[in-house]
Amino acid sequence: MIDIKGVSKSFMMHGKSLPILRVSNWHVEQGERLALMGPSGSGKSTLLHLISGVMTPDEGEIWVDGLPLHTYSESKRDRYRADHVGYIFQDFHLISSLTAKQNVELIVPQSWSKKMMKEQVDYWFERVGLKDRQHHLPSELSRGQQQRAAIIRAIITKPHLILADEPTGSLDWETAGDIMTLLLDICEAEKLTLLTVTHDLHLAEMYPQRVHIQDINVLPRREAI
Ligand SMILES: Nc1ncnc2c1ncn2[C@@H]1O[C@H](COP(=O)(O)OP(=O)(O)OP(=O)(O)O)[C@@H](O)[C@H]1O
Repeated sequence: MIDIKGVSKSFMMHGKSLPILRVSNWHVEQGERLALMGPSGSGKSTLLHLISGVMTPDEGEIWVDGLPLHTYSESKRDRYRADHVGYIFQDFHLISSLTAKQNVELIVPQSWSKKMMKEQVDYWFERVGLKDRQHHLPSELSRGQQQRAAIIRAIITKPHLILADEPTGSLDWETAGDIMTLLLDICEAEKLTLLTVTHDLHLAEMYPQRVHIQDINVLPRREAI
């Protein structure tokens, strides 16, 4: 599902190129559910950005679902992201002026019929326990409820790959556990590949697989600049 070969990524800082990430060879199987751990500034989010096509590597190859992402133009990467990747953020990224349901409907392809849209939206709001909150604005939802809506938005189109960057980082521990369980259960049931960045060792232990960024990034640790 994910194949990374000879990838490196640097950022320009004060006119100097600073190496952040170097991955010789890393492979993730379709359907794996994997927690990515590591200290602050060690390149976890950068790795997710490369896999989602938000960033491009300086060199090397990134293959996702058999697609050579490293060869793609920006517009082709945008298309790839819309079709293949669901992204879940720490701070939800819901549009504040739209209801939970409208936030979800916004990303549904125009090719979906009204009937299919309604069936899917109803199914998923029920599935995540948010049926009664569809018409609420994000500000009228708890943080856990906002993340449930964001999870629907990430998975309703059934992308093969779900990338979650600290999805529970702004939640209390009990809600964090509930949200992680929900995410893991959905990805298992739908056979989606899940790659989650988390600092929380207890939450990481819920995952069938765990990887430390320093096991794949061969550069020495760098603190956040
Ligand atoms: N666009 C950018 N320009 C310059 N430096 C950047 C940029 N993005 C990230 N960095 C730097 O790259 C390093 C890795 O950042 P990254 O966000 O990938 O780390 P992380 O492991 O996700 O950290 P955290 O756990 O704190 O979120 C950091 O030192 C960061 O400051």
